[in-house]
Amino acid sequence: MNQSKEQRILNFVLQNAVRGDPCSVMDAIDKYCSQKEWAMNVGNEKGLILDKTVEEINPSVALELGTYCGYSAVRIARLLKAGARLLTVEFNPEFAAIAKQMIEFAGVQDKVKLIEGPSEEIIPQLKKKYEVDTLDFVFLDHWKDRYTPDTILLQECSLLRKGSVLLADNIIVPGAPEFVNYIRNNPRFQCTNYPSHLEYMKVQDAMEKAVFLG
Ligand SMILES: CCNc1ncnc2c1ncn2[C@@H]1O[C@H](/C=C/CNC(=O)c2cc(-c3ccc(F)cc3)cc(O)c2O)[C@@H](O)[C@H]1O
Ligand SMILES: [Mg+2]
Repeated sequence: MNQSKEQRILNFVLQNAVRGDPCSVMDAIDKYCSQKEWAMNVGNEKGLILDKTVEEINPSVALELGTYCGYSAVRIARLLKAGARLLTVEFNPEFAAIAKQMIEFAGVQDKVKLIEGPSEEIIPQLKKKYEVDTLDFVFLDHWKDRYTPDTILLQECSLLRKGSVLLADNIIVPGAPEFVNYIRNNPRFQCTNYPSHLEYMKVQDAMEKAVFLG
């Protein structure tokens, strides 16, 4: 049974990165995915926008939708202060298993709770089962047509507070047109667009930041 691309990415990290060094894990993934096999990690250019947003907020509780191989979970977790945590949601069991190993190899497992399941099921459980009060930061990078329903669900579950920040990947490619329409026309959000490029490609992409106004 030949390996999946995600397994090959993990193997490359295990052989080329330094255990306990998140930056070496990110660098190894970026190297593999730019030189060998493209993969949908947020990458280093958009990753810098993610870094700046996380550093600006300095979140105590962060949520990521769509863990995939764990690249952005490692990227976010490495910046979290002592006692802060990232909850990351992934419904594909194979990807979740890869991400778990990636997060542990990077040494950020104490800051990350990887939750296996669909976001629409997990979000309503965050308060009671995962002891979340409200979310300081949410990174949306899962199926693009789920950005809007999950943003609505976060509000319905009272998980956002005045100042909660959403950051959405792939505003141009693959695109999330209904999300852009929803969020930019919603008076309860203050939006900012960050032009960038698709990971590992010379193709235009962008991220959208949306601050919940309460
Ligand atoms: C059902 C919705 N709920 C979900 N709950 C939990 N996990 C979910 C969910 N959806 C999707 N996922 C997971 O998130 C990940 C999906 C991400 C979708 N991302 C993309 O399609 C994507 C695609 C591209 C892209 C860009 C250009 C191309 F030519 C081809 C692809 C670039 C990106 O940066 C992307 O993020 C997977 O790991 C999937 O299993
Ligand atoms: Mg993406």
